[in-house]
Amino acid sequence: MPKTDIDHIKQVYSDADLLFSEAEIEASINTMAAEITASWKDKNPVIFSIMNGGLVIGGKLLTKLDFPLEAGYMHATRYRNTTSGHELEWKVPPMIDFTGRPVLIVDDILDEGHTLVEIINYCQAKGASEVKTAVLVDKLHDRKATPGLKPDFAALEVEDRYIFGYGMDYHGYWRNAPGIYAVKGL
Ligand SMILES: O=P(O)(O)OC[C@H]1O[C@H](OP(=O)(O)OP(=O)(O)O)[C@H](O)[C@@H]1O
Ligand SMILES: Nc1nc2[nH]cnc2c(=O)[nH]1
Repeated sequence: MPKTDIDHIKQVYSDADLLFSEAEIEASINTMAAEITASWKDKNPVIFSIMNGGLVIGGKLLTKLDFPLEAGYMHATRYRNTTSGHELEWKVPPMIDFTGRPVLIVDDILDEGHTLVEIINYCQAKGASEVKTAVLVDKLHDRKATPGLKPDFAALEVEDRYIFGYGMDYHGYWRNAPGIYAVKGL
């Protein structure tokens, strides 16, 4: 698809199926934030959002975590604004030293999980004392990077379709969509 085909981009949004409304998503983020707070409030963690998809959930989650933490980001991509994954490409490594500290990785989606597995391995190799994951959505299917792979915290579970909104893109667009939508036919 040419990047400038804005009519196609608009059509995908108007044809898409709404899976979760803004109100449903916000309630689920509140619940996940309470779960994270209950087990992480005394850990002095570093919390990294994974760009670009983790931009929205990272921001939404952070202000609900009312305890001492440091927040930063790293940028890695596997899909590169397409709808199928490739090998992970690192764009920006983490800038906060987390040696000996607990790390919470925040991302929009655990789909096959290759992205999060690689980031977990990276953080462990760089000396994090523990690494856990929190995602907005866990996609349900049996193609996980390792059988039974699950995030430590997930706000929502989603069916096996290509989704966008709340940070997740369709060809780079609609990360700003105020709901979680499934692309018609995908
Ligand atoms: O579980 P996986 O199958 O590895 O897929 C999940 C990853 O895919 C998306 O990132 P993407 O590579 O599309 O980059 P983006 O964050 O810039 O959208 C998403 O943000 C996750 O990081
Ligand atoms: N936007 C988006 N990114 C993904 N990365 C892995 N799976 C998905 C998905 O369903 N939607």
